[in-house]
Formats: sequence, C-alpha cells, structure tokens
Amino acid sequence: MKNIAVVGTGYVGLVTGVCLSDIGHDVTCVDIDEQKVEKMKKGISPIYEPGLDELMKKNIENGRLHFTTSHKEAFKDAEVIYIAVGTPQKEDGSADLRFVEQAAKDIAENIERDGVVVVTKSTVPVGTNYKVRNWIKSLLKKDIHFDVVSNPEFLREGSAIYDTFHGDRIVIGADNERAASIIEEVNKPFGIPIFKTDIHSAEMIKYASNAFLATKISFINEIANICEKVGANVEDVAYGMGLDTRIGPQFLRAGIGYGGSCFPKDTKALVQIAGNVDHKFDLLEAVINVNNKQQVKLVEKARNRFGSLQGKKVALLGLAFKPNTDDMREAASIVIAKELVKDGAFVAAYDPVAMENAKRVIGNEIMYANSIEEALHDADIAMIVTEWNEIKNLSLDTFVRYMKTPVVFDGRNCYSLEEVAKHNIEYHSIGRESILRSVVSI
Ligand SMILES: NC(=O)C1=CN([C@@H]2O[C@H](COP(=O)(O)OP(=O)(O)OC[C@H]3O[C@@H](n4cnc5c(N)ncnc54)[C@H](O)[C@@H]3O)[C@@H](O)[C@H]2O)C=CC1
Ligand SMILES: O=C(O)[C@H]1O[C@H](OP(=O)(O)OP(=O)(O)OC[C@H]2O[C@@H](n3ccc(=O)[nH]c3=O)[C@H](O)[C@@H]2O)[C@H](O)[C@@H](O)[C@@H]1O
Repeated sequence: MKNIAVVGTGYVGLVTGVCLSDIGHDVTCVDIDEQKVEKMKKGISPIYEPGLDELMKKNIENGRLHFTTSHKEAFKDAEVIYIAVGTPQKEDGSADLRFVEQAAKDIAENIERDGVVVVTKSTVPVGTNYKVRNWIKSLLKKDIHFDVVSNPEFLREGSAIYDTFHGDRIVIGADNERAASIIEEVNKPFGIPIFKTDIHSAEMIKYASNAFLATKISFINEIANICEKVGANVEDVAYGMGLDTRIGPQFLRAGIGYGGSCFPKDTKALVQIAGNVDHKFDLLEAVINVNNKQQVKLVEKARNRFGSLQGKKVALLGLAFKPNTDDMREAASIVIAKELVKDGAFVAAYDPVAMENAKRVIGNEIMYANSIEEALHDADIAMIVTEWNEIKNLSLDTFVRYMKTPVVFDGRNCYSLEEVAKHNIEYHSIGRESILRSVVSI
C-alpha cells in the first residue's frame, strides 16, 4: 500500500482520496480552502455526494485518511501525488490551467522523496502533463527524480463513490513503465479494467469521451424536437435505438440539455484544442449550439403557449444540473430563471439540496420556496428542471391542488403520459405529444 497525497478536495479530489484510503492506502488530502479542511477533519463533506460522509468518517477513524492545508505536510512521505484541482474555462472556452500550474509549483517546492509519481486527475488539454513536468522541473530545489502520469477521471457527480468502485475502465497514460506500473498497483484493488497508453492519448480519451456523451445527448434532443413535430414519441424512439448494442441505451434521455461542471466546459475546450492545430471541429460546435438552444426550450414552449409571461407566477422545480448533487455549475435552471425574469415572470424555485448554492449563483431576483407545494402555490406555470426523486414521485394531484392553473412544462420527462392523462393537467414535455386540457384559458 502506498503513501498518497491528493491536491484539491473538490468532487474529484475528495472522492478519489476517500476511495483510495478505503482500499488501504494512507492518504493525505491537501486544500488551500481552510474552511473546507476544517470541516473535512471533522468527517463532514463540504459537498453533497451520496455515501461520502460515511466513507470519510470510516477512514478517518481507521487512521488512513488525513486532511491539511499544508502542502509540505501532505507531501512529506508521499510516494504518489494526485493533482485534482479545477480546470475551469476561460472566456474563450479554453481550459484555465492556473490551478494546475500552482499545484505543480506547490509540488516542486515541497517534495523531498526521490521517485515520486505525480498523477494528473484533473481534465487537462493534450500536452499539459508535459507542461506539469516542466513546471515542476524548473522549480525543483534539489535534483529529485519524479515521473508524471495522466490518469483522467470518469466519475459522475451524484454517483461518484459508486463509479469509483464500479467504473468501466481506469486509463493510465505514461511514458515509462515504472511509473505506469506503480499507478496500476495503486488502482488494482478497485478490480476495474486498466488501459495503459501514452500520455497524449490518455489526455485525449478524457475529452473525447465527454464530447461523445454530449453528442449523444444533443443528438437525441434534436430527434426529440423533430418527434414533437411529426408526432413520434422520443422515449420509444430512444428505447428502440438503444436495443441495438452498437448504439446502446445510455445517454439517450431527451431533456433540456446537459449542464454541470464538465460537459459544457470540456466540449468548448476540445473545440479550442482542435482549433489550436487548425482543425475546425464542426460536429462538436453543432453539439454545443444544440445544447444552448435546448436549455431554453421550456421557456420557449411557455412563451408560445401564453404569448406573454409578464406577471405569471412560474414554479421552478429542481435547480441542480442533475439529481443527487448540490452542484449548480452550468445548470439549465440558471439560464431559465434569467429568461423568465427578463420576461417579467415571478419565479418561485425549489430544490431539495442545491438551494444554498443556487442562491449564490442566481441571486435574489427569484424567490426560494421551502417545499414543492410552496413553490406551486397559486402558480400559473410549473417548470420541471431536475428529475429529483421527490419530484418524480410527486402525486400529480399536487399540481391540481396547489396551482392556479395546472400547466406543467416538464424538461425531464418525469411522468408517463398515461399517468398524466388521468389528471386534470395541461402537460408539455420533451419529444412527446402535449396533453391539453380545457381547464386553462390563455
Ligand atoms: N466534478 C466532476 O464530476 C468531475 C471533474 N473532473 C475534473 O477534475 C478536476 C477537478 O474538478 P472538481 O473536483 O469538480 O473541482 P472543484 O472546483 O470542485 O475542486 C477543486 C479544489 O481544488 C482546490 N485547490 C485549488 N488549487 C489548489 C492548490 N494549489 N492546492 C490545494 N488545493 C487547491 C480548491 O480549493 C478546490 O477545493 C477538473 O479538471 C474537472 O474537469 C473530472 C471528472 C469528473
Ligand atoms: O468529466 C466529468 O466531470 C464527468 O462528466 C459527466 O458526469 P456529470 O457531469 O457528473 O453527470 P452526467 O450524469 O454525465 O450528466 C451530465 C448532464 O447531462 C444530462 N444528461 C445526461 C444523460 C442523458 O441521457 N441526458 C441528459 O440530458 C444531465 O441531466 C446533466 O445535466 C460524465 O458522465 C462523467 O463520466 C465525467 O467524469
């Protein structure tokens, strides 16, 4: 078992650190955010991620998981150092490597041991691992040997722990066998297939995978838009397509597009990576454009239905970019709320977990309700943005009972059309026929 340091304790760093300690390694997680570190030392996760708190507590108690704000302390005995800091997008869409460069500097200034393997988990453009090597090399005080390895992360928020233990593959990109086999050994207890390749290919696998998944989503959303016009049902279409094992059933859920901290930024970054070598990535640009349009689909449908949204009360159900996370980064709800406010609507929003983050991102132009019922109270329109179980399992009578006029725009196809048809609700979803009622006047 290895002595491991993890730099950055966001969704990826913290989950990685906790899971590596759970399979037996001695792990120290270092973060520059003192408040986060104080919380984590007490076994409290600063992010909402199912199962994380329990696993953190367990491994703190058994003495294999530590937290610190000191890079020196974290790297003292480290044989392997993971970089898991953020790589947000710059204004032009390219990846901002500021935090990775700083992490490299922190490593250069604090490593003591010969033979350390520096592993980049952050999603970084092709060539970055070599930059990391140069940044470290240029600042090393002593002549210490170290290697760099690319080990991109494929976990999903909301199921991050499950994904770490049950992922489809672990990719290791290295340019020497010693470093590759050390990281292979570290990961062996997970029992997940390991694919070893060169550094550039590993870096590209990450972007290509996210871009491909985003492409599937934009593709099915375009099919959904056509289904609405030709009278087909996108769920049956996706099911029928997915039966072909060459296509597969996953990531064919039509809706109001992809959000989150990765697909939006990674697709844009890949367009930039391609642009840097004079390749115009037409397909991916279209995927991004389709997604941008899809995010405002519900507002567009409501505008068409009502003419004007001025003075209407709109209940926004779900704010996080997907269920089971408190992450608001690039959530469709942000764009939708902005558009509704612009149209003069009064927005009452509810999310079971992401409310505090949402307040910081969306601000006080909308009202935040304490329950679904409070959001729906006296509303003219309900818009479903995130398919939380609490929303999916809602008794449909609730819309009838609380709303002024039960007109529902469902961006995540939470309910079957058969079920909705049993209630006195006007219902518009994505890629399926609308259910119209005479209960509402325009
Ligand atoms: N969020 C996700 O689901 C996934 C993210 N990724 C990639 O992983 C990387 C990290 O993403 P998140 O975990 O979402 O980021 P995050 O923004 O949630 O967390 C980054 C953390 O790094 C800390 N940090 C920054 N500079 C530091 C330094 N010099 N020393 C110590 N700590 C430092 C920050 O304080 C913060 O806590 C990104 O490149 C992202 O694209 C990859 C797969 C999944
Ligand atoms: O690089 C990353 O950060 C991660 O990005 C995604 O994970 P994540 O963003 O956490 O969540 P997903 O479940 O992939 O959902 C992303 C977005 O796509 C949307 N989506 C997903 C699937 C689908 O069929 N339809 C659809 O609209 C979701 O609502 C959500 O807004 C990838 O699935 C992970 O493999 C990857 O590691």
